Amino acid sequence: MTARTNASGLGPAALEAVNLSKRYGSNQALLDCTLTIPAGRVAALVGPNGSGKTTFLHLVVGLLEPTSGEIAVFGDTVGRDAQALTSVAFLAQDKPLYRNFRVREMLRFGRDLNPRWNGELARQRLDELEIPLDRKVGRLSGGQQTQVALTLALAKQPSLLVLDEPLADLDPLARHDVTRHLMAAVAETGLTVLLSSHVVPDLADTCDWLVVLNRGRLQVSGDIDELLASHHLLVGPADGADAVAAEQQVVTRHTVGRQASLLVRGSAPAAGPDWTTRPVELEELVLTYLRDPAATALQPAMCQN
Ligand SMILES: Nc1ncnc2c1ncn2[C@@H]1O[C@H](COP(=O)(O)OP(=O)(O)OP(=O)(O)O)[C@@H](O)[C@H]1O
Repeated sequence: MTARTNASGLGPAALEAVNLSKRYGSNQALLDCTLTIPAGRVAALVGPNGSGKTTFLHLVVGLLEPTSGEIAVFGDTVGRDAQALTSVAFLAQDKPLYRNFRVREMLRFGRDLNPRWNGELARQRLDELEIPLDRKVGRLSGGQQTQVALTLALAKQPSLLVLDEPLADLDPLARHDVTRHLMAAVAETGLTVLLSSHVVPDLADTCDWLVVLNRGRLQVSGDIDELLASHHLLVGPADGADAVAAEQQVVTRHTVGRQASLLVRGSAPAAGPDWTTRPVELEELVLTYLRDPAATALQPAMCQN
């Protein structure tokens, strides 16, 4: 695969998928996904249950082979170039911890399996988190277990960290702690993160890139600030909606009673005195796209729908 450079032009993108598809028997889990995630980003992968998120992540980390298409990590094609996965760490949905092992034993295990292992970093991180090394993993809280699993992943010193729903099953405080520590690690190391999550409100402060999958198709892939700046919600009388829609690039349109809401693309469009225009929040943007699987924020060349 010819690697696209990232925005700075200094190196290959962290992740590049081209026409990536995966079928399980007759079940098309992922179809023709083409996207690029620049290096140094914290990318959120969101989508409803069964939309193909885990399938996509497993393709990224080489646990699955694509039915067609390719995926490259820092320019190396997964499944073809041996070095493609040497700089990738993966935290699976069911955190890969042994409940009967003590935390110290998990660290030893990590050290023995990983040539780039940084034991000092792991111990320091667990010390800051006040997680005792002699405690059995099964005796830790859910949030602490996530922190241990995240510490093991970070100690591998990856360039790309892939996390499948790291925030699932955590209470709001634990979610906040996990994302805060993840952000600190990103700031310190500049690594690229790709994480799937259903907890969209938490992602606004954490992530700067958004990927939306819906029914196995890519709907959105882009810089979150740019996506928010280029979408607006127009609210006004339903009987004037056709005329407004004819002038705008409408993503989705909903009518409740006499009121119409149009999600449009473009910078602060003027729709007339009866209409209000307002920016959208990340969660609203995501939910609007998810409600309408045919809508897409992709450029025509990237859109395979
Ligand atoms: N091993 C498998 N065999 C057959 N079908 C599968 C397999 N794994 C996943 N699927 C199907 O592929 C589709 C995508 O599943 P996937 O787990 O990737 O979705 P997801 O977005 O991660 O879902 P969730 O949010 O519920 O974790 C679903 O229809 C699922 O039933």
